[in-house]
Amino acid sequence: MATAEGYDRLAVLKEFDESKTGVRGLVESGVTTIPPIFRHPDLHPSDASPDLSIPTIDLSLPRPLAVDLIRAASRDWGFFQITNHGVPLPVLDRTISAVRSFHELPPAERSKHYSRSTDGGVSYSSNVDLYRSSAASWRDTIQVMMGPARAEPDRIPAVCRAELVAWDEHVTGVGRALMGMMAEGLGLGPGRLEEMTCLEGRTMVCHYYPPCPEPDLTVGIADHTDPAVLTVLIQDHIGGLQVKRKGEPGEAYWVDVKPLPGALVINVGDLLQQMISNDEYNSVEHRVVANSHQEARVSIGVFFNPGKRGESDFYGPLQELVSPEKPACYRNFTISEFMGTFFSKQLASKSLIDHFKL
Ligand SMILES: O=C(O)CCC(=O)C(=O)O
Ligand SMILES: [Fe+2]
Repeated sequence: MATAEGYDRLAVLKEFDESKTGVRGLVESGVTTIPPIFRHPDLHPSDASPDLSIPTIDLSLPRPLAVDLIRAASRDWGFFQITNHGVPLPVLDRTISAVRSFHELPPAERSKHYSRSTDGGVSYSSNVDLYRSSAASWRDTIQVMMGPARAEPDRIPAVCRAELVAWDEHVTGVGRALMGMMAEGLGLGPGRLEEMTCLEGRTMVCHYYPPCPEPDLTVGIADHTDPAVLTVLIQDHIGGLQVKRKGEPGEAYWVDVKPLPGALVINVGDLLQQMISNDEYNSVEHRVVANSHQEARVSIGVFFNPGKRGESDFYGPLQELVSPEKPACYRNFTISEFMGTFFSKQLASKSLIDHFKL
């Protein structure tokens, strides 16, 4: 059935999905233009402000100072990079290389893993919202659940298995340290978020952004906020991640997250803004521009979420942060309601936070 675009979009999406080799497969087949399903009709130029950077925070600073800087960055930017976090550079490099090796397996090997189903905790596909979004993005992803139920290690492709399992250990340590400092920044005890099980739910998204022949016509990942408490991300040296910065009322511009060897990128997710901080911290929109380099870009994000997800486990602004002067900005909700709302929308939708706003 032809649609307004003049072709049967659903059939083309299916054909692409059923190739089971992702965007990387298109590039391997030698495309010199992007297929129409990837065209973002109202894409604005991706010029970022070259003089601006998100804050970089040295975790070896005295703790009260680091906590102050983290609080300010979490309020003001929603994004920052951290250095001296204790994870050695070779560990980051090994993890990135392993993910690159997976995505660069020969098509016949890679396609054996291709599936949108998250049963078993591992899924490899292109565009989590392929069938929900109005335009696809130039990116493939292998996603691994690390908690509360962890994927069976056998299900993780052998080329990156050991590295991803090792990264989960390291990133959990980093997440614990950060959540401690972010809680302190809100005037809470350092264990408050961990007690709420916020370290237990961990989803690892291992992205691959192949070189794009027409990078001005599409994106690597559309603008979105993360449906998480906190995200910890490693990126290689290519760059392309941008954060939205509000200027004068009604104005906004993009700021590049410049790759810093050894640094980790941290951002506040929707759940930290809503269910915990009552708008003290900000979950900020970000995107990745389509890759205009010759080399593919790799990034690995870990979303931390509450592990306790029962139908009677309600989340909403913490009582300690609600007062007559600062009433709750959000209603309470369960994690299944929250995730159900997320998975019913396209990634670029900005209405997840609004859905729970009072
Ligand atoms: O690849 C990146 O740098 C960012 C990915 C991202 O924003 C996400 O997975 O939510
Ligand atoms: Fe994100």
